[in-house]
Amino acid sequence: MGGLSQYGEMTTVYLGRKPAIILNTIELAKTALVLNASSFPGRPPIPILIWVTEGYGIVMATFGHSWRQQRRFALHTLRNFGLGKKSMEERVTEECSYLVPEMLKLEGKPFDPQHAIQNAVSNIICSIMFGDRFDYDNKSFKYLLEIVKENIIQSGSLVGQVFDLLPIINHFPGPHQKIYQNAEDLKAFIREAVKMHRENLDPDCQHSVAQTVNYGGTWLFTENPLLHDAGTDDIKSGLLFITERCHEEIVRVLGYDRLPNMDDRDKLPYTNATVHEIQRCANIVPSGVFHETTQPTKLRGYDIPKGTVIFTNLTAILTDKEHWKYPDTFNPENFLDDNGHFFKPESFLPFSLGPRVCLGETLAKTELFLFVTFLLQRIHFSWPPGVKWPDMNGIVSVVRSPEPFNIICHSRGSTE
Ligand code: HEM
Repeated sequence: MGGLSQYGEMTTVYLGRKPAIILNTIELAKTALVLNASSFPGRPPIPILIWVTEGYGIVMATFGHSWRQQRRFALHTLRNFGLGKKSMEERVTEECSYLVPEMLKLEGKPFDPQHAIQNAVSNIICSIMFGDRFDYDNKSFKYLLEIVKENIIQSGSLVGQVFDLLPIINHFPGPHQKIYQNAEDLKAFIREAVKMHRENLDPDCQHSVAQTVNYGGTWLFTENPLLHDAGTDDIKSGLLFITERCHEEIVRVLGYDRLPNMDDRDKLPYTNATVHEIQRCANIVPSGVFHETTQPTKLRGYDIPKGTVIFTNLTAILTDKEHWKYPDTFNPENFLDDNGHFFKPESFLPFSLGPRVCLGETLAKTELFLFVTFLLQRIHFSWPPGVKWPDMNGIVSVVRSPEPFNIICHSRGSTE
């Protein structure tokens, strides 16, 4: 996808017989998604997603009244339950206090940290939705995280593409039935969790969206696997590119015992730059989430008909040679000025732009900064000796996730 930018700032590709337009630069993405916002906020219908979600959800919802209502409700509810505020930070901080000992359970031995990290990240969204977290050894939650991951990978794979061409196969056996069954299992789990909260409602407690469901009678969080999905694989993928280059700065500013908080970002410019560089290189939504034009429009003088599919080429934007000091290597200096102060280049666009900008941006930023800082403060990470470096291209589907890999953790303390 990144290579398409060699054809200019705007490229046309054919999806079957249908043309789709790729936006390869930040300038063009802004022109389309912000300056021309009313023409570009649609989503093309994706048959496999419509089948498994029954049309509910936000991410792939057609632009219109239902999407607007759901998005407004979700933002409002997340904000009231702490998105971007202290209580959200407290939830993340609390989860870090479980994650660090979990990572150190197998101290000195190689292990794959992906389950622990996925569980930790998912727990934040669960604590907002249900008021509860799940232990890392909870078997049914582990199963749930596995099927969420499987569905994200499968629906962007050949299985999803064949289904999109021939939706009639929903009546026949095949690998697509597993995607459907996984989605049903996830919905059943969420319904059951909400039912339990209805039964055990504590009217004094204001800290769970599930309880809002009781008071407000809305169905959004009970029936919305996509919102649930969005909070898990995305951030987990970003986290797994952690290095330990910031430990020294963190300990110099905070010591080993003071818990990091979001206000520390200004005092930890190198760590903050590293967290942003992790996100730039992880590039977990490489082609953005596709848009569709909702009316005939013009872009750079070209006529674009209603119903044209639009890709924001985030890979090209996040590695644009005109905008990045070190486009092709992992280097936190991309986010540091000559005086070592943090700055954010305009082309840092992992969450996209415009009316469909990522709804979880603030939550994601809070989790990324706090998880990374906590772990690097307390744990020394190393690769098992003699083991091949994993393929950093990862597994590419709608989102990009890391290949399975092992690391070794050692506790760091004031005795170092
Ligand atoms: C590092 C983490 C994340 C990244 C890089 C990311 C990135 C993105 C991107 C690129 C889009 C597409 C925007 C567009 O259509 O132009 C998106 C949409 C979305 N994201 Fe995220 N996201 C992350 C985390 C989250 C989290 C934690 C949540 C949930 C709380 C979330 C919820 C959503 C939703 C609901 C949409 C669809 C918005 C709409 O269509 O109106 N995301 N995200």
